[in-house]
Amino acid sequence: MSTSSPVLAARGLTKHFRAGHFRAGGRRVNGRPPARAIHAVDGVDLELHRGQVLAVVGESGSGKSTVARLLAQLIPFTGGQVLLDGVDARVRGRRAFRAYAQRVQMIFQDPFASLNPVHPVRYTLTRALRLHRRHPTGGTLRGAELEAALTELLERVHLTPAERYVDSYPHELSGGQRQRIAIARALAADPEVLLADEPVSMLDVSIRLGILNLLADLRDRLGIAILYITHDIASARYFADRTTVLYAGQVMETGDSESVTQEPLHPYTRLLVASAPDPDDLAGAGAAAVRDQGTGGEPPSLVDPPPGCRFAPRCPYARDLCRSETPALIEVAPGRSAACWGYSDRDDRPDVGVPTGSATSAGEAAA
Ligand SMILES: Nc1ncnc2c1ncn2[C@@H]1O[C@H](COP(=O)(O)OP(=O)(O)OP(=O)(O)O)[C@@H](O)[C@H]1O
Repeated sequence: MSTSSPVLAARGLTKHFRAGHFRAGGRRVNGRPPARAIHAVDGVDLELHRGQVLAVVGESGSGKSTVARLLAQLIPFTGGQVLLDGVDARVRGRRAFRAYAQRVQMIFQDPFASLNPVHPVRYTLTRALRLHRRHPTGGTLRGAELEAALTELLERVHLTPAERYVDSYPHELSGGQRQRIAIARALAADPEVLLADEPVSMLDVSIRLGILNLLADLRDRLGIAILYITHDIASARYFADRTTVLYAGQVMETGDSESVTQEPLHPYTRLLVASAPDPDDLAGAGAAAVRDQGTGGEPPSLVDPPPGCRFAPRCPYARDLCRSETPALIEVAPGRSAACWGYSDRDDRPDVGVPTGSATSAGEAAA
């Protein structure tokens, strides 16, 4: 658990997208189609600290990308706050956005789509440098200073010698090299935060590790705070200091990556860990129970989601309480929380089979 104050934080971050025009059954209200909302992200809290990676993991549709886009302020949020160094950082207008983007940069999943194929690397990086940096004498970055900055950027992402890459076009580069260019473009701003939305999922398995190691290097050498969005909990264990598990737009569990992946508290995290391909991602009896008792089924509809825990329909331990009231995040051990009634002191709590070796039992947790 980090004791420093976060560079970027979300408090109660909420995003409801407007959806179709009819209630189920097609009824109209007052002759006008009722507005329906997709509760893509609901009340999410998270913190990014300098020199640390936070992984946000979850299945497809759990709201991971929306969280990243909200933190990048590429889309407006419906509720909650984004805080930069503790200060409300909601941007209004282009200038404020540019100032924010100088400090908080995003890397996208698809390096093939995120680089313009008609421009060489030099053009892409020069544009980014000119947007964020000035020539020492003022004015636009140019000449020897520009060349030095281009070389330095390419070296930072380990594309050396720089002159081999600087005049290349995207189609001349591999997927991994393109993602390195996308990372270099983000670094042109000298950001304090990198929001990486599934940065390796479209890359060949053999080169994923290289990109994750590069990001780890930027975290360690430059002290950048990194948000790592992934559906692969095994890579979160390898790469992230802390991990937050998202399900149907809500945080289910958060803690240091080792504990979350090795001793998952929330039944949903146990399911994720149990279905991870890496045999090292063991999980104890809890995961086996989740797997054996079957948790088939789909995530709930995010349009007008029902009350209670959103995982309850798939949870083998769910009781009436889980289906009727939404559990808040409960601190189960220092720095470890789970949004599960099983860790509450309620008499009607479910018995979720607290994992062996877990820091506390349900009773202690609630004390
Ligand atoms: N612009 C939009 N308009 C309406 N609904 C949206 C929009 N963007 C996302 N959603 C919905 O919000 C929910 C969360 O989507 P999001 O892309 O954040 O999930 P995800 O966890 O990143 O999934 P994936 O891993 O498949 O990218 C989904 O139900 C999605 O359909």
